Amino acid sequence: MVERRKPIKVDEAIIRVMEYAEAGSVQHVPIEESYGHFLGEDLVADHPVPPFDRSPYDGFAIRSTDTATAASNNPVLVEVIGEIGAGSLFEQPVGRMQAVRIMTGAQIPETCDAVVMFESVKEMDVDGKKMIRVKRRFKAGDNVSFTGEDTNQGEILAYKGTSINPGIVALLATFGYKNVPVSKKPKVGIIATGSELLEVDQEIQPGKIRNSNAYMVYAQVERAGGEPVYFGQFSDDFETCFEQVTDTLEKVDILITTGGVSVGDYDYLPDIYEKMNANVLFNKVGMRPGSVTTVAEKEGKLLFGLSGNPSACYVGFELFTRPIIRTFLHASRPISKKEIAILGADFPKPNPFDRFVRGSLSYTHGKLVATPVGLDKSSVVSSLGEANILIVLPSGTRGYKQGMEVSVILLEDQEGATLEAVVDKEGMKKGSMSHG
Ligand SMILES: Nc1nc2c(c(=O)[nH]1)N[C@H]1C(S)=C(S)[C@@H](COP(=O)(O)OP(=O)(O)OC[C@H]3O[C@@H](n4cnc5c(N)ncnc54)[C@H](O)[C@@H]3O)O[C@H]1N2
Ligand code: MOO
Ligand SMILES: [Mg+2]
Repeated sequence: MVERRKPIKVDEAIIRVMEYAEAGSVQHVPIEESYGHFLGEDLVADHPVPPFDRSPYDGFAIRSTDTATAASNNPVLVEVIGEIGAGSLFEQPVGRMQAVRIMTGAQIPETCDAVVMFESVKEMDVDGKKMIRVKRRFKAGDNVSFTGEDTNQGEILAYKGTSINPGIVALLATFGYKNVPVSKKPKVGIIATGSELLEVDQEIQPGKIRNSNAYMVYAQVERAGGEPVYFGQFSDDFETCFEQVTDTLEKVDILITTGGVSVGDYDYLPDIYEKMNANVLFNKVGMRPGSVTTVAEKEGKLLFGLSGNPSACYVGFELFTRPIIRTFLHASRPISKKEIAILGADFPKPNPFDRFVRGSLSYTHGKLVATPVGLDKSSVVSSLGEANILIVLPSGTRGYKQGMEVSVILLEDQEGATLEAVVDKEGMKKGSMSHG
């Protein structure tokens, strides 16, 4: 008799997995290698930026009071007593009716309080002295870039767990991080199972297909911020797969297998979890694709039994594995962000299960439009290249019409969401749960 599995709701499955989510340790990498990592500590400004009042223009640093009577019909003459470029200081006192030639980025001399641009003055030589003619009044602070106007000392500029982008690299450099504290990337082991699988460089043979899932998942792990480690593909043989899974689990933080989780004669993952004495969190989720996604836990480590069907494997990873990787990386918003979009095409299939339709998000007249891509079958691989969202179509309808509002999961987003924002814990307790 075939085993009958009881499906649980997707949100319930996410909650069960997230109960085992743990943040990893922190390590240091040279700043040049920090892009693509995640901050291991809050990035706090330990000094104001800019650290001194500076000139935003090439011009003359003046004392604004000297221009109190200046007007186009009453220009004032100010003597230029020296000059400084960025990086130099002008340390002599600047007295009444005196100015200093100053370049962009140079510190404003102590008694000056405004800058007049080259273009706004006439330079002249009067009795061998360099003078400028100023034809309008300046107020204290005019054309001054003030200490701390960019950021004040003590401000948190990016939180722990933030993905390091080029802008964050600029901040890290500003605050002197030659070595950057980053979240250690979880080692995510990948094993593909299936006697039908060819290596990627093998010719097509009768009854066989190339193993695409392992490489797809490898890239998904990288996109999520983890460190993928591929342990190879194995035929559907219980002993081989059992040994591989148990050996590999020792070497990684998280283990992903693809294939062999359903109820077929050669689907050995359920028996492997049993023999390992692993705690199976669920083995059936009320969703399409990916209903067979199975997650088990052994001594705190999670084993993701993703489906063999490529689209199901893809969706299972994004819903359940990605948040675990993000939590390991210290993200405070580890779940993929959801947005509301307009459905770009009819989706006429009735929905007994919640569907996660691969789609592409575009902007049309200021609105987000979510259009399904390719064939909506769990076994297809061809739709995945174009997908940058999963369109969430809750169960219990006779289909969806173009123009309806739907919620979409953003696959390329870095902002993320908290578990609380995405799943309805209260609603689930009452037994009525919704998506979106
Ligand atoms: N009697 C039932 N049969 C099936 C059920 C069910 O509930 N009752 N569930 C179906 C669903 S839904 C799915 S999804 C699949 C899941 O199958 P498995 O996870 O056990 O995966 P396999 O049997 O190993 O393979 C399924 C399919 O995927 C292809 N595959 C496997 N590995 C790869 C890979 N690395 N790269 C590309 N393609 C791969 C494989 O050739 C099969 O075509 O079970 C249904 N059956
Ligand atoms: O898990 Mo299967 O993908 O629902 O089709
Ligand atoms: Mg199977």
